[in-house]
Amino acid sequence: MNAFEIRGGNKLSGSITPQGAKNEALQVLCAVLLTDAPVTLKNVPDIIDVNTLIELLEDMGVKVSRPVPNTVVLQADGIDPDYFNTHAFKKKSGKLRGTVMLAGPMLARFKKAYIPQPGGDKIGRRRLDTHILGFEKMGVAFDYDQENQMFSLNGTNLHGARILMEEPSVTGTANLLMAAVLAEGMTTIYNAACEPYVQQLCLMLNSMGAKITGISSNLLIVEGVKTLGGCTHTLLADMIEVGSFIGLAAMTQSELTIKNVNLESLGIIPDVFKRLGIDLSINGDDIYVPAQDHYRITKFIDGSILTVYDHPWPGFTPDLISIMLVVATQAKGTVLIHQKMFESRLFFVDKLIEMGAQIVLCDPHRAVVIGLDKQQSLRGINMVSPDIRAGVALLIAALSATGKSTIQNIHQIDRGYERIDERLNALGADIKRI
Ligand SMILES: CC(=O)N[C@H]1[C@@H](OP(=O)(O)OP(=O)(O)OC[C@H]2O[C@@H](n3ccc(=O)[nH]c3=O)[C@H](O)[C@@H]2O)O[C@H](CO)[C@@H](O)[C@@H]1O
Ligand SMILES: C=C(OP(=O)(O)O)C(=O)O
Repeated sequence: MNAFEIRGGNKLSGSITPQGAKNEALQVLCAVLLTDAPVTLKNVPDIIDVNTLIELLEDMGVKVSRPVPNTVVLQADGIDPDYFNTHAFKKKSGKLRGTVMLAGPMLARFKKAYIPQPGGDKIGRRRLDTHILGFEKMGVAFDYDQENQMFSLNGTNLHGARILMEEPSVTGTANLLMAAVLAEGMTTIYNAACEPYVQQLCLMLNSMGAKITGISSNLLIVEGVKTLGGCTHTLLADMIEVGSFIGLAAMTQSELTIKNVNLESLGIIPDVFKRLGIDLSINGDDIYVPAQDHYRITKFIDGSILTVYDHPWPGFTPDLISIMLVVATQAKGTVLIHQKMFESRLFFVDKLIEMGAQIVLCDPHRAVVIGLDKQQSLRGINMVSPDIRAGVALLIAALSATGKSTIQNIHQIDRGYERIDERLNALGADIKRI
């Protein structure tokens, strides 16, 4: 059952609540290694990447229980640090990106760590230099085994340090923070990523007894403490799901209410959808998207063609660029979509072109989309999901298209979206898992 069969053209309606955030879950799950006390995480999404990380934590000795759906209690009081140097660890950790963030807490608590080649989306080069160079500043010695693509890290001399990251890497910031909270002395992390999920990690660590200031800025100041205790932490709504649902409503001319979106943490996401002409309104913590027959892409104030591009927070997240691109295919007007961070994330547009979309792929980073203005529907085809967000973009395209589409390799979608077929079918979609 690794494919979706979709009959497109249905208008959807109703309310949908976003799952807890995938990328926050991966950070806060790694943070449980920082204490031997129980940590309760609420609103944890039931998705492949998160479940694989939880399994991996269990494999290394963390006690795990799930008292109610989407709540996980974890206690890292019996860790086997040598498990990290095993083939089993290497194999499982290679299944997702988030495992890279086990290194920071391992260094902090056990003074050694291993980072095998992490998995996750194959969307371009995803180097780890920001992580490793930051650890090095904190006194960590490292060795890179080219043949096995494995970093071995020795944190015997771990200490606080002044770190200026060469780019605001999200997982890099999380990793350095988690090493710093238990390192002796002060650590400053400048040019830190400051997106809501990093802020959430900081708040969680502080509730465990850490001393972090500068939260939500790009200068984090950490005063190391000796030990951390347990806590209860609730994850934010997944902002990428929120954006995916806005895009889905626009493409399928559906009226949808997206509930409990944590509006404050969405940054400019709603405004960027409005730039594409999508009418949405805010009602408390819900976003209401009316059924729209047409939406018109705005221009820049000087009349030039709109560009939608990604940028580290508080800029627009790269994880919604594929969704913006698909939504633009049925808008009125033209937009340049510029995926700056990742060089292999736009190739899925071939499939959209095959479905009838008007797109010129200028180079691996840029595509010009000339919207069809709903004059002509996309047509259903067979396709393969190359990565998590392109997969959902193709799913949205298929739901708007006439006829039947098949999407293979939906494992990619299930990595990050909880029961997406069931949840969308409840709104009127026709998606079968085959
Ligand atoms: C598990 C997890 O949380 N994954 C997210 C995390 O990945 P991850 O933490 O791996 O991504 P990074 O923030 O390290 O960087 C992503 C890519 O962008 C490049 N880069 C980054 C910053 C910058 O100013 N300029 C630049 O070009 C990097 O070289 C890298 O190729 O953050 C990415 C960027 O928001 C998201 O797409 C991923 O979904
Ligand atoms: C790129 C993503 O995930 P990962 O970093 O886990 O591959 C994503 O969530 O869009």
